[in-house]
Amino acid sequence: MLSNSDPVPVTILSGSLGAGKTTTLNHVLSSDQELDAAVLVNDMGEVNVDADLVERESDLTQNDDEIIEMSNGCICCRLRGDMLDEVGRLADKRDFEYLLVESSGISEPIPVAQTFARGFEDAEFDPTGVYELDTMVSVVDAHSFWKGFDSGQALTDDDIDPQSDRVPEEALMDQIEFCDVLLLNKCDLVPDDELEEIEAVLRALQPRAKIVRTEHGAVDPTEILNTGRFDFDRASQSAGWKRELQHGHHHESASEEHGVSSFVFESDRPFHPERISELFAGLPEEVVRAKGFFWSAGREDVAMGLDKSGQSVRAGPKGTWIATLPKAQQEKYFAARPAIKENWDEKWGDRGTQLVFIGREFDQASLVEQLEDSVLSDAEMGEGFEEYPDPFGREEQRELALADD
Ligand SMILES: Nc1nc2c(ncn2[C@@H]2O[C@H](COP(=O)(O)OP(=O)(O)OP(=O)(O)O)[C@@H](O)[C@H]2O)c(=O)[nH]1
Repeated sequence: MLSNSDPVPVTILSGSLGAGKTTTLNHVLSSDQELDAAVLVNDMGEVNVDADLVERESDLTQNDDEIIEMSNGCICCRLRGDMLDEVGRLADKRDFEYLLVESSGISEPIPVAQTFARGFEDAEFDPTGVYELDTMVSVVDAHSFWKGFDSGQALTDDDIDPQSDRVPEEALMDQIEFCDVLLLNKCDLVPDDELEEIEAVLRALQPRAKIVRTEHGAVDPTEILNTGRFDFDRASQSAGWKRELQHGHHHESASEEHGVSSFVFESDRPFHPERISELFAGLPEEVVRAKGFFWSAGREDVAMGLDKSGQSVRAGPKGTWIATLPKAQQEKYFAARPAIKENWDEKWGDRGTQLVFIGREFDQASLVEQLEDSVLSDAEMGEGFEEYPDPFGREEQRELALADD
């Protein structure tokens, strides 16, 4: 038990798009151990799908835990000051023992760490003494590990031009080199001998970090909370830390960073189940990540989730429509997130679609058109769509397409 005057230990979760950060966060928050954690979830898009996922899956709202959403930018660049001001407000209440920060899949860990360790000039709140950077965690996707280094980019610090735009491979390197705990996730998808190879590479890149193999983010919370592993002096000596201090961080917009762009597709009508499952299964390779909720006509009982990360595309039952909950519970959600009530449909409640697509040089207009074509037409809305066949199944998300590498 931490006393009230001790600084709050901060754990920062990084990891490439779709590596399993949200899954890990959800696992930790729903663990049996009594954890008084506040959470800050950063999503690069204009809506915070990750915060939604955390809430819907771990019942955070109902437990009155603190959750801060930061969207439409990276906490490693544009939102640095805002992030500090938010955690400053949180600190005034001081009714939690740990702060867990999930950075967006394109955030770079070093500027986030510096913000907590040294403060930030544009912020009113000074974190020193109140918060203490405790553990930098990187979630690494074992299944897409080799693909992460695909572009043949330079992999050593010396070869990186600090003035140039940084590419995802470099962000991945920072995530690996600059961390205290490496969670090698998605181990269920990779044979043991390959895991050994990946671990050998990780150990060579980052001998100091503790490597923990995980499946579906199932990590013992004590491995990542209040570990005392972050070493400020050592971190300050690292090449990445110095480079960041010397050259600053000048990203204009998170969604344009690293040649990555994204858009959100929203609709308050359901998709035609067959049209949309076909579209999802055939999403182009340039779409490196897709996630969120959708409404599949005929499945008014459950929110469907879409998850594309790397070559894997999964879709199926994922969460709860607030419209299906008892009234009293609904009110709690409305109180926590007024936007839900504002967008409430008289007949369908919160049922609808909110999907984020993130890609590198992909044809957004064409994908939007295909998504629109997959939504029920006026005529179809008038029919009894409850009778549509359901390609997504009853149980849980399943693989629509998992290509061999
Ligand atoms: N097979 C398998 N799938 C996993 C595992 N961990 C996570 N996933 C799936 O991978 C997808 C991405 O997981 P998330 O936790 O959303 O990844 P993330 O790192 O938060 O993604 P971003 O916030 O978009 O960067 C989801 O479909 C998860 O269910 C795992 O260990 N094994």
